[in-house]
Amino acid sequence: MAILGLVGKPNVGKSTMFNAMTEKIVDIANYPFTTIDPNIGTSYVITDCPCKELGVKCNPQNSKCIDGKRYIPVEIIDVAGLVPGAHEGKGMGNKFLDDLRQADAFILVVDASGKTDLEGNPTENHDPVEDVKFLLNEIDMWIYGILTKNWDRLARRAQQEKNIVKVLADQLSGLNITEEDVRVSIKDLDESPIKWTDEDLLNLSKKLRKISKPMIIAANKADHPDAKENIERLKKEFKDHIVIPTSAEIELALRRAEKAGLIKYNGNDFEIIDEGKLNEQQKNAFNYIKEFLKTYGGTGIQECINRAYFDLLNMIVVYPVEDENKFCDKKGNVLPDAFLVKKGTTAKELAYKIHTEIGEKFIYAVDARKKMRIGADYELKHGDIIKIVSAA
Ligand SMILES: Nc1nc2c(ncn2[C@@H]2O[C@H](COP(=O)(O)OP(=O)(O)OP(=O)(O)O)[C@@H](O)[C@H]2O)c(=O)[nH]1
Repeated sequence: MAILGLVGKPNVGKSTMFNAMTEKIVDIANYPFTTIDPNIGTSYVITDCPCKELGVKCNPQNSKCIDGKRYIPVEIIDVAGLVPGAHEGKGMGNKFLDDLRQADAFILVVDASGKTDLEGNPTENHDPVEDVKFLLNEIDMWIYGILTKNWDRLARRAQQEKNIVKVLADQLSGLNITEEDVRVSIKDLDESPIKWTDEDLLNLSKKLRKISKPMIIAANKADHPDAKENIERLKKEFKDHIVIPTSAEIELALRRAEKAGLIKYNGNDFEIIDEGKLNEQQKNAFNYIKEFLKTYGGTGIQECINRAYFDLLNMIVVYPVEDENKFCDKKGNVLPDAFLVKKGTTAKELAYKIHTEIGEKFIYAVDARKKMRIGADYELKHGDIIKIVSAA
């Protein structure tokens, strides 16, 4: 399962965002490095559950359905704070890079209020565009460092073995970089790696980062009055990235208020359950939050998760069933499982994901909505309900 990493310099609100996403309590304090160990937690990708459209009552097993929305669990990792020079081991550099290895996609959290400097200390008018540039550079330098270790020998070997892609992918395998990533990234370079210049290698590191470490930029603290201008600047500067204004603090407040039974929160807006139970301070806070939600259409937190899986990682949701008429498993659970899979996954590959033996003995599949037989190579579509017929 693809893991989502939260990265950024100290004090931008990663822990708050992590808590908002997972509702797990970790230290939240206004000083750098309250996050010492990476925190791994569970959050949810949310999508429309087919139960509504089909008019059935579902019994989810691997996920949850709330008011016709399917909540599919995903793993989130809160990566330790990052400071400039991390690739050289500064701050908690090596730990940061180790944690980074584990994630498949990233939410790069910046402080859009401009109130923290590059090291995470309080300041005024800091430009978050610099933070994004520095983080991307840290990752580029990290990849470059590993790529160019014993470079001369490596380049000669790649040339002799006439298998540049494999040799480079082996060198980079610890970074979750695949042969396909390497193949795409080197296609404009000279055939002999011994001719590659230092600049070529640096550009190659950048390309590899773009392909293998996709990122969304979360312009956090969007609720701050100084954030608006910085958000616009981030959007303008990083046109090829998804930039989402977020307020981790408001999301956390809303989720906690819902837990406490004060409000009903639907992800974009909320309703106060009993106005009479609120004190003046709470009423003011809710008014302030209402205004924010009106301006931005939401806190951006769920949008970050959903877009990371659907847009960055190109995933879709499919529902395997065993009875194509009742949309249920053997035990009668309707729409029991929701699987996040890569776009382009075939019916047979899905069978393998359910169980190796089911994949090996795959015969055909059925599109349960259309009651139509489909072959092994059928490419699954978002929302498909699929029965696998196998000799297993
Ligand atoms: N206004 C506003 N403040 C926020 C928001 N998110 C976090 N903060 C505040 O920013 C400060 C730092 O938040 P943390 O979540 O501890 O930051 P961090 O990035 O995890 O920091 P380290 O653990 O040091 O790496 C805290 O005072 C939070 O209350 C937000 O969306 N809006």
